[in-house]
Amino acid sequence: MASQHAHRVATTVDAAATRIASDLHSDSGYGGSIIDGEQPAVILGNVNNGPQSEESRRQWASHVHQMAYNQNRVALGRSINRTVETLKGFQKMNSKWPAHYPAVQRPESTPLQRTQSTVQDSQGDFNPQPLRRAATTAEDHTKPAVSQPEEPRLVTPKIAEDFNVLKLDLKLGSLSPSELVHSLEKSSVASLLDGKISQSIKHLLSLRDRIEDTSSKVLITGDLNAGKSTFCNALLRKKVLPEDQQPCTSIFCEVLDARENSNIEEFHAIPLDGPAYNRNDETTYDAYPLEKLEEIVVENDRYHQVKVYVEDVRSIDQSLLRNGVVDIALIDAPGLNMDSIKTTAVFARQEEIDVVVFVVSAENHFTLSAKEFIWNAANEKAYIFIVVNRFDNIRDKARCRRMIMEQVAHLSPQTHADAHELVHFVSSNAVIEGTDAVKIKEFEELEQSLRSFVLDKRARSKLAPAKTYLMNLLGDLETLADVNKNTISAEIDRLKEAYNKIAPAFEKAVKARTQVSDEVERTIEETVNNVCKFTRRTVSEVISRIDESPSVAYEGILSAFAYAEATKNAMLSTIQNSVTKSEEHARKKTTQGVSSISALGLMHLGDEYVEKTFRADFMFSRKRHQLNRDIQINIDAFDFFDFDRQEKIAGAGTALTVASVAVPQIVGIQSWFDGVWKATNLIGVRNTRKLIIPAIALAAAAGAYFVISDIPNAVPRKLAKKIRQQLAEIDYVHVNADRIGKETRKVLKFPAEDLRSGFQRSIEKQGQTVEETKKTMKESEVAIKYFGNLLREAKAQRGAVGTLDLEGHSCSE
Ligand SMILES: Nc1nc2c(ncn2[C@@H]2O[C@H](COP(=O)(O)OP(=O)(O)OP(=O)(O)O)[C@@H](O)[C@H]2O)c(=O)[nH]1
Repeated sequence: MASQHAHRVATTVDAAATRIASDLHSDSGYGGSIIDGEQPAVILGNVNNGPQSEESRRQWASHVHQMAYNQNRVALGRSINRTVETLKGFQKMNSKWPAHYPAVQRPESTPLQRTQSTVQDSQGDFNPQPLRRAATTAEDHTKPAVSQPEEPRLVTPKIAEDFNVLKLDLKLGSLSPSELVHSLEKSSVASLLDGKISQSIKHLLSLRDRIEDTSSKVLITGDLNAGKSTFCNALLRKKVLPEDQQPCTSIFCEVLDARENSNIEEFHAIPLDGPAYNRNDETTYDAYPLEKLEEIVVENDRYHQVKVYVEDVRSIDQSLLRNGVVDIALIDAPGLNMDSIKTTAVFARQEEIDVVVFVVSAENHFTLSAKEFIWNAANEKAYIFIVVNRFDNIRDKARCRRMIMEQVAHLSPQTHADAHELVHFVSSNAVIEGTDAVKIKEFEELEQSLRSFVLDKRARSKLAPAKTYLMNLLGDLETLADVNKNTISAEIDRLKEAYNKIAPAFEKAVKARTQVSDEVERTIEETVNNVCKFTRRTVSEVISRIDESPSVAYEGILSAFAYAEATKNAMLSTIQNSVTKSEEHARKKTTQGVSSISALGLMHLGDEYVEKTFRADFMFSRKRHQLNRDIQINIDAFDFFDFDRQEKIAGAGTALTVASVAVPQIVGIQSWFDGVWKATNLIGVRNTRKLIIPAIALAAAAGAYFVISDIPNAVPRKLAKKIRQQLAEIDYVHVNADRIGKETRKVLKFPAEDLRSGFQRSIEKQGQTVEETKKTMKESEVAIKYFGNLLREAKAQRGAVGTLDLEGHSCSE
């Protein structure tokens, strides 16, 4: 694979040359950060010369490879930055407008019912139900169906299954995720989605950190005394690590650029069982000068690892340690034996180890330990880089190559397939001396291959996960945006349709309220007027005719007083009855009034009007009207004689007049004779005796008879007069008319108030619905615009990331 890659790189060299050359003008070093707008560039030496020899061609290819890696890294970093921004925007939107989440549609599903439900009342007016934004899921089975158009199948099971990164992890009881999405409130789904987006942002940032991190670790392991330390030193072009003919490396030695240690060359020895190494915390290590390295590395029982900081003597385009595209830390491991093999295997498995370089001695070939290690490592890291060292000591080099390649084929077929790049025969000890040009060339080829290999591994271990994740995430965003766009579009149509119904209905209701209120007022006024009028007329008429048809039988002079008493009571009772009749009339009229108000309520408010039970018999029940209590009619002697009328009718003479004047109080016939006698005394006895006595006697007798016989007529008349007078004094007719009218008005006010508040509620509700619909429409317009943009953005980003060829060039830059 690496050789294919190298070949591809080589063939694209010429095409890339022009681009590289232009990049060179803009930067002086490899790599750089991936902040938007920054261009990656490489230093390639004498570009104008072009790739002449095989060596310069390889070098050229290596540079192109690095540049391609860097461009992909930058492009991915930009995409990550943009996607993070997009996700943050989506999160913000989701908090204001809970997004629809695609769920698996069930076959028996009813179409989505989301917004408006209207109920037509008896008048054909619409009583809109409160408008609400629908469930977050793109389908909703729980809501009642209203005559809505068939909902387009926005989300198919396929889409829901395709959901990848933003798939909500819903596990609750026996409910399937899709069922659970249905059972959740839209806000709950929105907050789940919000959490998912946050997780994605976090993951993207960690991916960005990973691809931005230029440090790479190469573990150099192999058999005892194979020349690992010498190989390391050769890579550094500097004798840093101790070399010896006998096994000398007892602990892991990590070689890093001194710039990472404030440019100080020294080594940090990490104690056994000590805390984790932290360069900035001196308590986690012991610092020594480089001269002491051999002493510590060869034999020690205090430390398990050393970090060696060295100054790189090579230029930036040659250096392995501080290249910029990948800064490689070399880790020289102790030689493999039965004791160290496990430790080294564990070390090699660490995530930060990008590449394992296995050094084998050309003289000894692969030992058992080596085979075991390579076998395992090849399985885990897929490829390992094999350095066959001490090749200078081999006489029959071709045979040695053949034998070793056979072993490699057996141990790691993948490595063998790419042997041209991954298996190198070198003599490390000759590199620092720098005398043998052939050996140096061989080693430089190894170095370029190693760098390419590290880049390949990094593209696979760092860039590829970022690309895959971005592709999945952007794909999910595309789906979500598309689903939401379609859902909102359908929703806007429904909202418009609903608004066109409820807005006129609302206007109508507002007008109807005024009309109905006037009508109710008129009903009340008419009823009250009618009741008052009726009362006045009825009671007045009864009072004025109270003496016309006496109902009490007169049983003679001896029971005249009882007759008067009974007549009085009968009269009062008749009047009382006229009032009761008026009340009864008022009840009837009030019942009619209540009914017509209720009818108005039912007509305009329908079910919303709550009709209360009206009990007419409760009217006038509290203060029962008692006329006897209101007026005091005392019967006296005058009540029996109606002199005015008797005079007129009988033309009674002086004696009678005198008698009536002179006798202030005549009680019964006995007293009347006394009066006559007294009158006689006044006129004079002599004259009386002569002239008047017979006349008086006659007149008195006639008058007495007349008066006595007139008692049955006089009593009703006198009592009626008295009663009328008293009733007039207390304004009886008006008071009663007023009382009955007031009670009628009071009772009618209840249904009127119910109707008024019913109207108020209904109008408020309708007004609220209209406002909410308008608001939701506005929000929907904003949302549809947002999701349209999101869809475009996600598509564009996905397209850009999709064109990134991590095996070769970045096409997007
Ligand atoms: N002829 C020859 N000798 C070499 C070569 N590389 C290393 N040596 C010698 O081999 C011996 C062992 O080298 P080291 O680098 O210490 O070997 P090592 O694998 O690090 O040893 P341990 O870590 O102790 O297992 C030294 O004497 C080196 O000089 C080489 O390419 N050719």
